[in-house]
Amino acid sequence: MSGNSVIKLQGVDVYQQKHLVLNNVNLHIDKGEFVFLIGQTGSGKSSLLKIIYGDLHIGNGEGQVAGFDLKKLAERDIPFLRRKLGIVFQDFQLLTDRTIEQNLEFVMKATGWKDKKLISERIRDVLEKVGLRSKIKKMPHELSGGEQQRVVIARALLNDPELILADEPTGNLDPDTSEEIVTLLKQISLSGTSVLMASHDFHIIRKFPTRIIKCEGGHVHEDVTI
Ligand SMILES: Nc1ncnc2c1ncn2[C@@H]1O[C@H](COP(=O)(O)OP(=O)(O)OP(=O)(O)O)[C@@H](O)[C@H]1O
Repeated sequence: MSGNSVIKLQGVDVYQQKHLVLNNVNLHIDKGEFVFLIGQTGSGKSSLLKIIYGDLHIGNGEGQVAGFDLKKLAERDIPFLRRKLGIVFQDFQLLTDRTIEQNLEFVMKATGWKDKKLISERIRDVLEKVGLRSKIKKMPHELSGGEQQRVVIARALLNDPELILADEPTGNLDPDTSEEIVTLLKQISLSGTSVLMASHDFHIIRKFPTRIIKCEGGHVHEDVTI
């Protein structure tokens, strides 16, 4: 993979079951890039993200993500690929029966962290990054929707990912909170982590001018304007 690419897909066909959703996909995303992914409902955005995080296998074509060759990706490699990725989806998926700290600790232990001191430091570090250090002992229900989404972003940052995949991360949020979340993702990209964010929210997309890719008619179009 060329030194600066985090995602490189060449001639990839994306199938859901036997249905060809996207045909001959070519996509490059560089280190530190912030990119929007748009397209109508059913156009294939989630399927494309699934290819990138190893939830769907590539048919034809070649693909590399964070140094992993998607063609050679075996079941046992997937957890290692996922550790290079931060995944931020619309439904916040925090565990409701434990504090923010315990939510983050749970993920760290599941991804192989053992040293208590390092775990504690890393949790404080990522919460600081998303501006929620003071909420560490709170339960998820004591946080607003925007704050919960920030915790999900903090959780995605725990393993210092090369790429954040965000599927409609502002879908449940009001316009001001949505802007705050995208501002945060933009800042994260400036520190070197690429961000690919699927969105239907044209207000947000116009507010943050950046590269836009679009799923349409079974194809992925790079560099579209809206
Ligand atoms: N598990 C599945 N099995 C079969 N077909 C599927 C499956 N998931 C999605 N599809 C089909 O693949 C196509 C693309 O769906 P996908 O979810 O990728 O679209 P999308 O652009 O993410 O839509 P949305 O904006 O509504 O989330 C649709 O025609 C959908 O019906």
